[in-house]
Amino acid sequence: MGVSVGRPLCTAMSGPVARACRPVVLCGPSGAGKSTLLGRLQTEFPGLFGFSVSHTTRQPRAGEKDGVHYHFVTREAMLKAIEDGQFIEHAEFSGNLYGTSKAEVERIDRGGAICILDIDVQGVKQVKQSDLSPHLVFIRPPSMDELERRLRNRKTETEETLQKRLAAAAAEMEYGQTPGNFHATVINDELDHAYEQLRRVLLPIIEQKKANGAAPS
Ligand SMILES: Nc1ncnc2c1ncn2[C@@H]1O[C@H](COP(=O)(O)OP(=O)(O)OP(=O)(O)O)[C@@H](O)[C@H]1O
Repeated sequence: MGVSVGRPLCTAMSGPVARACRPVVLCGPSGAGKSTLLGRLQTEFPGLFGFSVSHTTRQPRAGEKDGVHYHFVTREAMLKAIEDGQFIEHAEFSGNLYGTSKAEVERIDRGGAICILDIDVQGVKQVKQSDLSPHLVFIRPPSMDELERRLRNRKTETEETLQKRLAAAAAEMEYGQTPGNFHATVINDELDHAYEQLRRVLLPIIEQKKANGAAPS
């Protein structure tokens, strides 16, 4: 399925301030730099973007806080919520479930921010089937060797989880580089340069949001 074009970037909702902007999806292999780039966006535009906090059944890493980095839930609770239709997308990765709840996206919309989703290719395929109509950005590492080097340097993975991430990355790179699957691609080579590319891609959405009267703090 190709990407949709031509939909307004933001549309008015009820109330004087609330505006629903098309969510932005950042997708790319593990270690591509999605969190790093997101952090920069949030530093430059405080309050303008609302980061959609995913649910996951994986264990928290050191320093990760429930409700901030993820909503950490049991597999049983997550499967039940998926069955009840509470998720826009969900995926299984490395033996753990991940997903974006409808409530999370609605929460961000209500707060007046542009919703950003950090999801994998399985999730992208699902949001394309939903009525979310997000702006899809693929974050690509400069090479598989560099991806591996960054993941190793991050020191968050065991050899086993690292290998799983690298194995998944090959298929994700192929999907990400297939013409028509994303609206834009950012190659995360040098960080400042990559951020500049991302900024340029998002600028029309940022400008529109500001013109419509977003509610950043
Ligand atoms: N342009 C860059 N140059 C060098 N290192 C980078 C660059 N971008 C990100 N990194 C580093 O690479 C590692 C992976 O980045 P990050 O955690 O942002 O990836 P991610 O796509 O969010 O991964 P995951 O999907 O596993 O959460 C981090 O240690 C980060 O500091």
